[in-house]
Amino acid sequence: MYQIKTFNAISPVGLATFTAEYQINQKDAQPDAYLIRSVDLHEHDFPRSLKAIGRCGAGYNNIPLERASEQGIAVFNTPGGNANAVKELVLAMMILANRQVIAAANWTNQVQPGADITLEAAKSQFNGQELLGKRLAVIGLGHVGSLVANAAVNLGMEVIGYDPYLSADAAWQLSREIHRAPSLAAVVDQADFITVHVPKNEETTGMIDQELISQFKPTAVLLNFARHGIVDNQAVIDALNTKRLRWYSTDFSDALIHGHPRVTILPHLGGSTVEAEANCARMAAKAVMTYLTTGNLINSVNLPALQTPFASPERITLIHRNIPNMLGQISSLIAQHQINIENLANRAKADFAYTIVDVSDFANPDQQAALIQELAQIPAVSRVRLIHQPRGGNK
Ligand SMILES: NC(=O)c1ccc[n+]([C@@H]2O[C@H](COP(=O)([O-])OP(=O)(O)OC[C@H]3O[C@@H](n4cnc5c(N)ncnc54)[C@H](O)[C@@H]3O)[C@@H](O)[C@H]2O)c1
Ligand SMILES: O=C(O)CC[C@@H](O)C(=O)O
Repeated sequence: MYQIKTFNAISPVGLATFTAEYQINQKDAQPDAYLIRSVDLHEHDFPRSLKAIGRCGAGYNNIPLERASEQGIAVFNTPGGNANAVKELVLAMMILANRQVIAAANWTNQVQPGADITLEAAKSQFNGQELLGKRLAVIGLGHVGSLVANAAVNLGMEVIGYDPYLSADAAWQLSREIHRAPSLAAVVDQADFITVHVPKNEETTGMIDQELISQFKPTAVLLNFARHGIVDNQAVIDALNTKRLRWYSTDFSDALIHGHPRVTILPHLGGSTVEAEANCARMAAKAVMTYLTTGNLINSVNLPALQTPFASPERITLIHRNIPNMLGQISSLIAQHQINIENLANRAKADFAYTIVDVSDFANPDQQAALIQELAQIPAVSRVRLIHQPRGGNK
């Protein structure tokens, strides 16, 4: 029985994905895996039993990836699982900003009951603009950015995108009508709306700063449904207060922007739909179950993608540093035990690597335990697992 520990409210549809071999609870001190949403794990001590973390969502800046790899924990996310939910909210926020919807509804609520609210003199203060023909800059054209960009093209907007790391798969998803900008300065130039959809990391923290905002049209609307800290909120407030920015819509609050009359703040709602939460929980549960039962890695963010069919009754998997002679050390220890390697697969991702060895001729459980212990003692190996071929065979 595998133990799965949850921290946040996880969609019941996703939890139902776990089969009878998995027990889900919030307290187990010896969990095999965590299933989480946005809980911050940077100050959290991982128990030695923990082998996997499934992040039900796209962003994983709440997880200390380097430390997880060092402790032999595979981390998974759910690429695209909530992208449509974010796209719909971003489109809604562009319309809300352009049509003064929130201000108008608030005004209607506070007039005398029965007053004629349709009088031109009163309602003209809420005159809006249309999206049709306006220019939208999309920074980051991955799962969310590409959906926002394509939907905006379909709404008749002129769309320009910036993504220096655009994957071939992501490029295939983009409408041909989307122009590609060579730089951040070029993408924001003359844009009526600027929306960011990049991961939060060292490079993107503060990427929308005072200098970039000074190049916006003063009538521009800025949207941040990616992460807090990608936009410099002090620069936003300065620009709003000096009429160099018209509106800021975001999913992330702080004391600087809280309560500003030209800022709309939502409580991190981008991925909060029934459908997105179910998609993400289902994807994370599947990735975790696959890893625990077969050792195959799908959608890992700290380890390489690696999937091989079971070639023998037993499989040894190792998470280790990406340094010379690891495979030599692993295979020579296996050979010393007179165990045959049926298949060996290895792949690296940055500083860490993952190795799958399918073996036959294991004499007995004592020999298995001895070999696993010796492999675990190789310096630079952070986790060794022995996995028996799942019932149902060669997966
Ligand atoms: N508000 C929410 O609830 C919510 C929901 C989903 C995602 N997000 C956030 O949005 C981010 C994007 O989500 P996604 O699913 O599209 O991720 P993704 O990984 O599919 O796409 C990110 C894109 O950003 C690009 N990129 C990276 N660095 C860049 C840079 N310096 N300049 C320009 N482009 C850059 C990448 O090449 C990639 O195409 C996530 O990392 C997460 O932080 C928030
Ligand atoms: O878990 C959530 O509700 C938000 C997830 C979202 O921020 C993401 O990065 O996918």
